[in-house]
Amino acid sequence: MVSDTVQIDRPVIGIVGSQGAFGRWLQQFFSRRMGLQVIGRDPHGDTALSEEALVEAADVLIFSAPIRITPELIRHYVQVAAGAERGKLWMDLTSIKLAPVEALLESQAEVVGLHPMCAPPKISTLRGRPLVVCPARLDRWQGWLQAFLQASEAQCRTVEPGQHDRIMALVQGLSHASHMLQGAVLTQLAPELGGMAAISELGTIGHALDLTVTRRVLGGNPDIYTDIQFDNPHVLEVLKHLQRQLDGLAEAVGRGDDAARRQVRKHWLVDSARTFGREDLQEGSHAFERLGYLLEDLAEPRYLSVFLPEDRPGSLRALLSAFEDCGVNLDSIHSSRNPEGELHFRLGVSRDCEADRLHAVASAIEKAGIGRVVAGLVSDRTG
Ligand SMILES: NC(=O)c1ccc[n+]([C@@H]2O[C@H](COP(=O)([O-])OP(=O)(O)OC[C@H]3O[C@@H](n4cnc5c(N)ncnc54)[C@H](O)[C@@H]3O)[C@@H](O)[C@H]2O)c1
Ligand SMILES: O=C(O)C(=O)C[C@]1(C(=O)O)C=C[C@@H](O)C=C1
Repeated sequence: MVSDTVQIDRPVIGIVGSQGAFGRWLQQFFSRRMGLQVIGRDPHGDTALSEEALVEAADVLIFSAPIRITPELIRHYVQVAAGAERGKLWMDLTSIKLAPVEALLESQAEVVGLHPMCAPPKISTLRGRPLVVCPARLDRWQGWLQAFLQASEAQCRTVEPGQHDRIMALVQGLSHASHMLQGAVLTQLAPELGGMAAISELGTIGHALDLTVTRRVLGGNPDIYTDIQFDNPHVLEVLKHLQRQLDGLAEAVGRGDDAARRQVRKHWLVDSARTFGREDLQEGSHAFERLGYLLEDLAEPRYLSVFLPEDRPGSLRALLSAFEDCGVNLDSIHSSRNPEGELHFRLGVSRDCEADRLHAVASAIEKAGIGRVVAGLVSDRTG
């Protein structure tokens, strides 16, 4: 018998792990975007509600806790709830899906597993990001779930939990491991060559892109990257493949003869290229070049980054007029976000534009109330 107190139209949202990165993002999302009451619990900083009180009060309970403890934590909450979860919706955000979803199914709640394919974004929705959805036991909550997924603005992809984990071993396990290994090799070899700065000065686009991912991984939450390697049961097999390929390549290069060169060319280039096909390779190559131009634009030292407070037609034209009025020629224009997630336009100007002139444009923009100059003038790289 489902309790009459369960609210499906305007549910109270409960977050287990409310003080974590995604827990905090979810609080904002549900309260600001969906106008719902959000409660939570976290041993680090949110213990006002007991586990029992949280389970009792939440119509939708979301587990957003460290990967390695999540299946056991869910089972613990099943014990705590002792049937009070019947008729409610329980879900999780874990980067691994089979074990948490199996644990959720031990409850009597309706169950859906989720996995956003990004860190909590700086914007208020998951706009455009893939979101894996594993519907496991859904009935009365189906409609609300659809409304929530729509409000998230994510690109939802329905996948079986086991299939998710196998794919993630390649999407995450392989990519994270490759970049962790690159980080370790650079740590060992870069110092004798003058350090990372000396190396990156001579960098290719490929090096810059790899280094961007490596720094993201190394600068992120080490628990997430460790847990994905250890707790996704398919990652070890992928690591063994990676090791075999690397050993084979090193062995061939070590042999160094013409036969070894032919082998490397055939096995690691020509044969693998067939996996992608000509069109896909061309598209990848084009994407690489576009990213190269983007990196080049972003590294140019003379630019203004401007936040336009008025989101209305014509505000960009007014901004461009300020450059025209001051006789400053533009080299590039990009809409981008600063590290805090604020949207701005970044306008690169030619290197021969004197600093005084750029200052004049900046003052004109601010004086006319067109926008707020958030970076530029000095050659910081935050824009
Ligand atoms: N951050 C990401 O990039 C990302 C992306 C997609 C999915 N996820 C998933 O989201 C979940 C949370 O990740 P995060 O980045 O917010 O991690 P986090 O480490 O920032 O947050 C986890 C929170 O759980 C809390 N916690 C620990 N033990 C708990 C317990 N017994 N009861 C309640 N809370 C407890 C911690 O104190 C912490 O505040 C993970 O399952 C992760 O796989 C994270
Ligand atoms: O830093 C990012 O934006 C990420 O994409 C984080 C990342 C990842 O690197 O795979 C980390 C764990 C999550 O499961 C999903 C995404």
